[in-house]
Amino acid sequence: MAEQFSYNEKGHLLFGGLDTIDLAKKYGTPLFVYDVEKIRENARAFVETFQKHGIKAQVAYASKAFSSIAMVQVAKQENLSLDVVSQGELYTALQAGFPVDKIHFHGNNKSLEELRMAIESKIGCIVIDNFHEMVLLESLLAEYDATMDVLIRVTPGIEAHTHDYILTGNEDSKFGFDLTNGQADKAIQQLLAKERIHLKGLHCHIGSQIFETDGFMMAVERLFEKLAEWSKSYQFTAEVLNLGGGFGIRYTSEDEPLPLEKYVESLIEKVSSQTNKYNMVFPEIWIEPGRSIVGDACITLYSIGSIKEIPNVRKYVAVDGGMTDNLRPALYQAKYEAVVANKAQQPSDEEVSIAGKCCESGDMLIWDIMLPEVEANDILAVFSTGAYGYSMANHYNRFAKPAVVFVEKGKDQLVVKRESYQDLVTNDLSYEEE
Ligand SMILES: Cc1ncc(COP(=O)(O)O)c(C=O)c1O
Ligand SMILES: N[C@@H](CCCC[NH3+])C(=O)O
Repeated sequence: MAEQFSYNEKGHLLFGGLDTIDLAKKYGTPLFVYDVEKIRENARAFVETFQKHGIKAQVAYASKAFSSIAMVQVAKQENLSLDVVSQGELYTALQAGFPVDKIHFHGNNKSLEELRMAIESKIGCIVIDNFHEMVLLESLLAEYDATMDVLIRVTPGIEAHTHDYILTGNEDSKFGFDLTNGQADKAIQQLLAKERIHLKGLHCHIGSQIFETDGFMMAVERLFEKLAEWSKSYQFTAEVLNLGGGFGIRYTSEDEPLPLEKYVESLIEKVSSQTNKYNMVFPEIWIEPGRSIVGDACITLYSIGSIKEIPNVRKYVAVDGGMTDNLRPALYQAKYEAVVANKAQQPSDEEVSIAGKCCESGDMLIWDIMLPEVEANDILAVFSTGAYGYSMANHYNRFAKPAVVFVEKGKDQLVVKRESYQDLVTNDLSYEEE
C-alpha cells in the first residue's frame, strides 16, 4: 500500500527489502514483483488462527487469484490446501508437486476431461456444482471403479458486494444449488444415494472483496437451518463446512479491511454457536482465500512513456502495460494507488491519470492520482496487484505477458518468464492460398 511504502537513500521505492529500480532494470517492465514473506504472513494469519482455537480446518488457497508453479509451491510450503477451477489450474498444481489429497476442484461446468483428470490424479475433493456434473462424475467413477469425496456447493441467497451485502429471495447465480427453492434438497438426496460418492459437507461462497463479517454470519445461519432439516429428513451430518473466500484487502486508502484473523474468529464463533443451537457435531471448517493471500503482496512496475497534457482537462501518463496485465480497472472500475518508484521521496503535487497502451479508451489503470512530476522512463509502481492481475492477463493487441519475480530474504528470483513474441505466435499456423 502506498501509505506504507519505504525507500532507500537514492529515493528508490523498496519492496520486500529490494530496490525496485534495480528489479526493473534487471527484469524489464511491466513486472510483477511478489513479496513472498507477505504471502506467508497472510497465509499464516488464517492457518494460525484456526490452530490457536484448536479448530480442525483447511485453508485452501484459491489459485485463480494467481496460479503459477512457484506460487503453488509456496502454498504447499505453508501447508495450505488448494482450490482449482480448471484443468489448467489442476495441471499447474500437479506440476508443482502439490499434495493431491489437499486439492479441491471447483467449477460450474466441469468437463468430462476435467473430472477424468481429477479422478486419475486422486484429488481430495470435488465441489459438486450442478446435476449434470453429478451424472458425469457417477459414470466416470464407475468406469474407474473409484470413489470420490465431494462437497455440494449451495447458494444461500446472500449476495455480498464490496462494501455491503444484500439478501436475495431467490439467488440468481450460475453457481451451485439454491438453498431455498428445493434444488439443494434434491441434490443432497441424490448424492446421498450414490454409492461411489461420499458427501462430506457443504460449500458456499458469498462473494469477493468483502469487508464485513455480517454476510458470512448470515450464510452460516442459513446453512445450519438447512443442516438441521437434512439431519432429520436424510440423517445427513456435514463433516465439513467450506465457507469460501472473499475476504477483502486494501487497494486504496478508502478500503478498510478487517484483520484476516477477525474473519476466521467470527466464522469459528458463529459455527460454534450454531452447532450448540442445533446440538450438532462441530464440523471441520474449510475456507478458500485467494485475494487476501496474494493481493497486497505484490506490486507491478511499469515504465512511463508518453505524456499527453490537455490544458485544463487532464494529463495522461502512459505506461508500457495496462488492461493486458491488469484487467480489473476496465472490468470492475477497480481503484489502485501508485508511486513513482525512482522518485519515492518526492512530494506528490500533480494530479495525473495513468493510461495503458492498448488500443482502447477504457484502458486506464488509475484516474486522478497525485504523483511527483513525471517524465519518460520513470518507473511507476502500482500497489496490491497480486490477485487477479497476472491470472487475468491477456494478449489483447498481441502484448506479451509480463515476467513475475518473487523476492524473499533480500533475494529476487524469476518465477514466470516474460513471454517472447515467438511464444505469442507459437500456436499460429500459416495459411497458403490454394
Ligand atoms: C468458489 C470460490 N472460492 C474462492 C474464491 C476466492 O475469492 P477471493 O479471492 O475473493 O478470496 C472465489 C472467488 O470469488 C470463488 O468463487
Ligand atoms: N476476478 C475478480 C474476482 C473473481 C473472484 C472469483 N470468483 C476480481 O478481480 O476481483
